[in-house]
Amino acid sequence: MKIVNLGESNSVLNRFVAELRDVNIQKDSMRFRRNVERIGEIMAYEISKDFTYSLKGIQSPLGIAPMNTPDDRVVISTILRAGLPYHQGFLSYLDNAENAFVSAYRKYKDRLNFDIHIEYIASPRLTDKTLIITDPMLATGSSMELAYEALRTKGHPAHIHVASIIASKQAIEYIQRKMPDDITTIWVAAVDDKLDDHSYIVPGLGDAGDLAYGEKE
Ligand SMILES: O=P(O)(O)OC[C@H]1O[C@H](OP(=O)(O)OP(=O)(O)O)[C@H](O)[C@@H]1O
Ligand SMILES: O=c1cc[nH]c(=O)[nH]1
Ligand SMILES: [Mg+2]
Repeated sequence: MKIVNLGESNSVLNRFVAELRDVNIQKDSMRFRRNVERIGEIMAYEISKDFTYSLKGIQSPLGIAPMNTPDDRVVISTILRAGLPYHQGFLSYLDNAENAFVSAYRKYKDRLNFDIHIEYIASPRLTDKTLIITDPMLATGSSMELAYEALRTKGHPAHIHVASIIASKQAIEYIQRKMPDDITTIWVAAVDDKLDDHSYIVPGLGDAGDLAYGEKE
């Protein structure tokens, strides 16, 4: 499985990720959402380099311009809630993509243990399409795996891009075991070493959904 860590090379992307993590900046929820969105825009651009292109003749007012443009039929899929601004960033660049939404939340059995519940899915047919599953955080990897299982009921994509901002090492290993090796690529902006007792990424950034949209009851 191909894994691309865009944070390994220096770019302004790293400043956006640093601002998401920074306790003195992340509480500005509008800036937090916009930084997630901007990272989505950058990742959409990077992932688009892996699409299939063909030469077309584009009629301009003065002649025909030969242009290589992408042929992939893209579906951008997002896991609620924290995925929403990320999704919007992808959609800014992949503006004619179809869209899918899956809900996933942690239902706690006690203070430390939880199951992930998927209760909502809205998706077009996925067969032979390029599926991008976006979620800013990959902690245990379970939400991504279960979202993928739910999306699989909508057909078999030709290629799957798992796009995340911060992933734990554990989650990357988990996704490598659980998702089809030959057609999946994982894209991240940072990989962190650890999870805490509550399965939050350390150092991570905290709770992405709460930082973007406020705390839940
Ligand atoms: O890899 P995992 O261990 O499954 O954790 C990652 C999930 O946690 C976050 O969502 P959360 O459940 O906090 O929901 P929210 O976006 O509504 O806050 C995040 O957006 C992922 O979906
Ligand atoms: O570190 C984590 C883990 C789950 N959800 C988050 O938003 N952050
Ligand atoms: Mg959350």
